[in-house]
Amino acid sequence: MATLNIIYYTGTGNTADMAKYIGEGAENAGADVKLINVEEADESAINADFVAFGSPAVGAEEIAPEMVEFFEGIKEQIIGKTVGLFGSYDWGQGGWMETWREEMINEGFSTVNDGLIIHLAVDDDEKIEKCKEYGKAIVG
Ligand SMILES: Cc1cc2nc3c(=O)[nH]c(=O)nc-3n(C[C@H](O)[C@H](O)[C@H](O)COP(=O)(O)O)c2cc1C
Repeated sequence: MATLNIIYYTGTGNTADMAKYIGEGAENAGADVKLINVEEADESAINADFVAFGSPAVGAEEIAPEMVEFFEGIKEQIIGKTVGLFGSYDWGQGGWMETWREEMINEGFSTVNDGLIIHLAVDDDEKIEKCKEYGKAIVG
């Protein structure tokens, strides 16, 4: 069975909810999924067939520093992998995700589609479905 580890940072729970539904979508597609809060993650968090990283927009269109720090510690071990990227935002237009994706590509990674961004909470069926579809795409 394919394995997917979803490593995320969340301040108020929105990106954590995205992780949960992305995980459900991947599970429905047959994968074995682990959800890992980056604040509790160690290097073993990347030991899976597929890896996805989640961070909300923070600062001024930035990735959470907790995620940046974790990623710096493990990136050499997964270089070249295709990874999922996702996160929640509020008043911006997704600039942090564009920057994140570009940085990942410059580092030698590919991303699943363009990453997935959701405005604030995952609070309707359309947003839930987008997350599930993204989970399926990550392990597809
Ligand atoms: C300190 C801080 C900085 C933020 N900066 C941005 C930003 O630059 N652009 C944006 O669209 N939203 C920004 N937001 C809004 C969050 O991205 C949004 O509330 C998101 O849903 C939080 O996700 P979480 O519940 O996973 O922490 C910011 C929120 C906080 C608390």
